[in-house]
Amino acid sequence: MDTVVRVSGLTQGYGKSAVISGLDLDIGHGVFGLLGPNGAGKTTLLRTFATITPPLSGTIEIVGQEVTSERAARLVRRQIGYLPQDFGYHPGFSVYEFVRYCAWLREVPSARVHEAAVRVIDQVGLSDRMKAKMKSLSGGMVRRAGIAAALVGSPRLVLLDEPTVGLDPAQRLEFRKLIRSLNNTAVVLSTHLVEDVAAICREVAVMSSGEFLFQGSPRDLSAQAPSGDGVGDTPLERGYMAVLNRRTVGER
Ligand SMILES: Nc1ncnc2c1ncn2[C@@H]1O[C@H](COP(=O)(O)OP(=O)(O)OP(=O)(O)O)[C@@H](O)[C@H]1O
Repeated sequence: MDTVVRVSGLTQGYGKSAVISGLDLDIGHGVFGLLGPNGAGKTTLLRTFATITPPLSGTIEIVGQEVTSERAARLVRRQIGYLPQDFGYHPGFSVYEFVRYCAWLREVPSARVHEAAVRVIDQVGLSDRMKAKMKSLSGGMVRRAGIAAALVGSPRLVLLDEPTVGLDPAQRLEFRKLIRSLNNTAVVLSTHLVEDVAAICREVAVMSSGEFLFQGSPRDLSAQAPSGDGVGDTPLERGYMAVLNRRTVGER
């Protein structure tokens, strides 16, 4: 496997309280899904991968570079596209200016910026709104502009925190197609939507209270619900709920 993210003994949290303790994980090309209830630690982990919050302890390597300092973090950030759950933008920017600005932040070479911005705006279906102000867009369109900003310049690692929230069904299908089309890229996707995982993830982890309760293929997760019974409407939902419930029962 071509490892894009490697964490060893990662402990992360806020102040002195740890949310994630001693996590070891390798992520390669393809889509890695993070499923888990509210407060499981998905955003905390994505922010750590994005090199925004240095680990409390342990090591993190992105595209072969260990992130040991702010200088090292700045270098690897060129290879990272990050779409936070709530992302900020200047409301007066057009879609094009917003995506271009994000490309500039990521130090995409200036000769490539225009072409790269136009391409990703087209890929998220916003070509006809390229000159529209961000403040004039619907919620789903803002989210699509955010996805474009995360993908501009073809980063090796793409981190998407609940990217399909607010997208209509047709746009969700388009999103999946776009993510599937990325080559030589590791995508880490945090979501509550089990269908997105079933459709696009090569591997999935179920997180709860900062711990990985399961890691494997979507098919293996479906197999966690014995003989198709249990809570949930699809095999994957039943597998996911079985993993979470096992934990809850174990805690009693
Ligand atoms: N800035 C912060 N300061 C202190 N605690 C925080 C902070 N951000 C998150 N936490 C705590 O860390 C834990 C993990 O939160 P996190 O946002 O990573 O979960 P999540 O899985 O992304 O949840 P959601 O699905 O609701 O987005 C929670 O207990 C949360 O209360």
